[in-house]
Amino acid sequence: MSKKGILLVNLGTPDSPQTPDVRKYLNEFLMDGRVIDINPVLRTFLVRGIIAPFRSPKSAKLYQEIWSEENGSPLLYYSIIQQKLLQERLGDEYQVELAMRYQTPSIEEALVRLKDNLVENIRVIPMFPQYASASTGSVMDKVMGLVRSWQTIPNISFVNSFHSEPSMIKAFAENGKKHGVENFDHVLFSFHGLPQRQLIKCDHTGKHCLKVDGCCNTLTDVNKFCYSAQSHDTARLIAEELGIPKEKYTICFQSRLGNDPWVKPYTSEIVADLAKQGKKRMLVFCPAFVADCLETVYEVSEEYNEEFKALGGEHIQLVESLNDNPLFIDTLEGLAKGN
Ligand SMILES: C=CC1=C(C)c2cc3[nH]c(cc4nc(cc5[nH]c(cc1n2)c(C)c5CCC(=O)O)C(CCC(=O)O)=C4C)c(C)c3C=C
Ligand SMILES: [Fe+2]
Ligand SMILES: [Fe+2]
Repeated sequence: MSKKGILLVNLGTPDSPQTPDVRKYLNEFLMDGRVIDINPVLRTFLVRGIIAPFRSPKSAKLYQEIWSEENGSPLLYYSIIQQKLLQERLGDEYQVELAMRYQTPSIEEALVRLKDNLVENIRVIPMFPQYASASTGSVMDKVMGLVRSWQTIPNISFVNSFHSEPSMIKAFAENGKKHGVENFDHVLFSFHGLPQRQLIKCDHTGKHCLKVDGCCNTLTDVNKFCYSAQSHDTARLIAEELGIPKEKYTICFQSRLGNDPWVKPYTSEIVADLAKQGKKRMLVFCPAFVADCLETVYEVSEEYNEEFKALGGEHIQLVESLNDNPLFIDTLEGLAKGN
């Protein structure tokens, strides 16, 4: 009997932490019209002429900080573990493939492996809990672009988002509990940032996101596809699971690039404000990521920690990502089976 195909797709990482590979990665990533969603001529000028050449050597140094000699990039390392654990969980009835949206392992090769094995259907799981056009949308776009040239297009389905999956919420909460939430003055839920215009473009009513006060603080039918609203919902659910009162946590957005306004509040500003308020110890969840990566291991654990300490804080503790947490493999199993 033919197998069912599962394709896990995460964002991608450079092939090595050396400047030429980081430049190649940034060029592919940032030339994606869903990531830098501006006029293509301007995007080419900005990315190829300014961002990639100037950022690559700096980013390469950061990647060298998090790169393990044995395991390479944490993002790829944990993604491979997740693939193996899911394959074990699902058994022989399924073929689980892993790909990265940018660089390697490629989506194209993973799809060909599924095609060569004559899988019955393909379920694509973009590994981003909250939907954004720049992440989930881009994976969907790429997969559809590749299969459109096939003579036989299989039954193919996509997971759009899983921001409120109970087992994933429990997995984040379990990881947080290991640090003892009561040992911290404040908790941050720091999500990857997004240019504000991308939120506005995803607002099908054209009247809600960033137009109504507190537009995205609560998830409703009107904003159910909004990245910010889904992020708020994930944070609320983790906080409820851990019994963290509203006044003890803040939702914020990190990793801003460029000068355009991004979704607010910015994590860097919140970290500075809390330090000035006299908070000493902070626990930080990063629930936009299902595997540790540059944005968690370096940006939060190193960069924000240093900034916090320079302003009088004592310590920022990162809650490790879902990585190999069995509860998260439960989540993936449910998504794979379409529960
Ligand atoms: C316009 C720029 C960017 C948008 C929009 C964006 C959205 C976005 N990204 C992720 C997940 C990850 N991003 C990572 C790194 C990263 N992101 C950007 C820019 C945008 N991201 C850059 C330039 C980088 C590279 C790092 C750097 O040079 O500072 C990563 C980490 C990859 C790794 O190898 O560890 C992840 C994961 C999401 C989910 C998202 C939309 C919501
Ligand atoms: Fe990013
Ligand atoms: Fe919104």
